[in-house]
Amino acid sequence: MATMIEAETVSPSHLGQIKDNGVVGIREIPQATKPSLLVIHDEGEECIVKAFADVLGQSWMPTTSVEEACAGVHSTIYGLANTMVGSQLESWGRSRLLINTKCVDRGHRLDEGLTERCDYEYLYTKSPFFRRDVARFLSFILGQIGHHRDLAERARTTLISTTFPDVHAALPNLDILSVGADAVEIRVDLLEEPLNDGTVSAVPSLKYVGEQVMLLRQRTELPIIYTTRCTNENGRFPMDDPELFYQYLSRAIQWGCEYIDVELWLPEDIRRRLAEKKGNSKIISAFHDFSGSFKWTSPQAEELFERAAVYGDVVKMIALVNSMQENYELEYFRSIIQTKYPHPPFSGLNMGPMGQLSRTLNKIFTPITHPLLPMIAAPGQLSAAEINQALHTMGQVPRLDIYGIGSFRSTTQAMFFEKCFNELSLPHQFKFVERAPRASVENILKRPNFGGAYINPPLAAAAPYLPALSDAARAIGQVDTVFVRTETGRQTFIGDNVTWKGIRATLSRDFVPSAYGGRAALLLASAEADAAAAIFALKSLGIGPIYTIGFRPHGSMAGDVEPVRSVEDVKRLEQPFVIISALPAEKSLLVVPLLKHYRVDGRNGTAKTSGKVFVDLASGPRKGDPLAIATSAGWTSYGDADVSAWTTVETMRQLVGQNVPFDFVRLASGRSFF
Ligand SMILES: O=C1C[C@@](O)(C(=O)O)C[C@@H](O)[C@@H]1O
Repeated sequence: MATMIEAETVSPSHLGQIKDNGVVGIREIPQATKPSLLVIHDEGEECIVKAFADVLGQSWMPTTSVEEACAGVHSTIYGLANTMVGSQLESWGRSRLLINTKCVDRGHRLDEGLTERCDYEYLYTKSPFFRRDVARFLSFILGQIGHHRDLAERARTTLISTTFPDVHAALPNLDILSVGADAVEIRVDLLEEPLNDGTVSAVPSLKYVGEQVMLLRQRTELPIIYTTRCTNENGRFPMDDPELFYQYLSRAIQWGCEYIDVELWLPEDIRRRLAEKKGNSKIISAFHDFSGSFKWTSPQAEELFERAAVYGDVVKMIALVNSMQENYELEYFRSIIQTKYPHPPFSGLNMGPMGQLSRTLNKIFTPITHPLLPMIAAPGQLSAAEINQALHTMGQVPRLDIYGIGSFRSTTQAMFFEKCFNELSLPHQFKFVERAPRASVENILKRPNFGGAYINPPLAAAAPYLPALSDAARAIGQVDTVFVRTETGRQTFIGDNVTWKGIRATLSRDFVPSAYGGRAALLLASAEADAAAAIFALKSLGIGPIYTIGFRPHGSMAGDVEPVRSVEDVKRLEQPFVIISALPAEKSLLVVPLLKHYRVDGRNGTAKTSGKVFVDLASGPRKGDPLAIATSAGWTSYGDADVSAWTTVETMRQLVGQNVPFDFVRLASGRSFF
């Protein structure tokens, strides 16, 4: 079977994997095949089926019969109005993934029976419509993006526990709230659905919860943790009917929530049924003890872990404590558990002021709060800034100099890094260094507080002073980021390339990865070096032929591309699904004739094969605006500002291990950094 290559991020746990030649191994994942979907929609709402098909890069057809859809072409997306469903779903082969869709703009009515017979449910608004939310939902439920795998590789992860009674209140500040968070928790039990009599419901209805989850997901790229915390564990969900938990949690799976929090007190049968149904969602198996008498040293603690591990992809154990000693006991427990059970990851915390030390030492999904939240979700909770400060004081986060090494000074960029360091109370300093022609990078690496650098323009990957390279840096032949790992007291500099990740993230913002599978791409550049990261990004998406214009490929990727040499060649090309221009700004208008030739609605375009995505990597002043021209010719277009913002997100993760949301970067920068 064909495979897409997936370049791994190098993290501490990967150091052991660095091969003799200093290259980190690549993992291969199966090539995503075109999914087969049947989409149920409201009467007159075929547009959502079309949007799904477009995001998937597949064709679609309306139908009135489930049987017709099942007999139809596997990769055609079928749309069926909910008024036509009748009894058709009572016995059918389930040969397609069945998704119920609902527009909530003017209020909606629930058809519980229909939702339950579907695999997934997608709630949306048309004004505004969030195409990127469709892409995220589909990529996730189809298993084409893997937050959990990415998070499992990080040295530390956090979740922001939102405590709003109504998600609307969170939206204006969501970007700033989530700086430093790797996931966002929606406390469903704390939602307050207003009732007609002026009171709020004891348990918010599924209709209300669905809209709240939709709202949150529309505005954050972070994975969502969906929590129904019970009354015994500092929450508000009543415990008299465990089936209520099943109903709410299984619906969260259907809505495509990345994580569901399943409490360990729930009957085994419910936990098992949720595990069987979870699809790509992950289960956080959670246990809280508020008695104040829980003992980490007791045999019961390990038994609880073992029980939680049966269905948990993460085990979370939290106890209210009264003494410092209990933090030491927890750390002992943590080290035993981690040695004995490599899987699932363990998140262990102590609550209350005495437990705060454990909130700084825990490494998996540490819950954080933020001063802008209405209340803390649990006693003793700390913000990301407080945790970083404490870690610094304890010598766990030393003060480092993070460098921007380049041929021009960018004050915007320096300000952005400093802003993030301040927001997160990181002790680091950002330093910009002009790149001298000879050996300057090597000298910077030797400076005493060197903590990592991004380098623009990038270095040749062959630089002898970089003993280890990520597979991406080696394949692309360029290092744009150097990060430092310290293992058993020894420092290693690792040369990486993150630009390709910025390009890939841009390409997968409005389309699922499989939309690119087997399709043609056209890449323009004046030099091979300018195109290399884009080629790697396209290959990682399993793209078909990559046609190139403007340079002669010689390097390691020469075998992956097909140079176009003449106008005759252009005429013979397969219609490109994506065009990327890596031409310098002054030449960027050269792409315009191609954008027009392959325009979506022009004589070359048909609904099935038309070009879709245009990325212009040029930065700086230019004549004309290829992006505007592309957009008016029907292309989904992205500029350097988008790619740079995604690249900055990756750079921050790589250099300081912190997650900063894309929208925050875009907002803070306003323009390109790199
Ligand atoms: O389980 C947890 C941890 C928590 O209880 C805390 O102690 O920070 C906060 C809750 O929102 C979350 O679901």
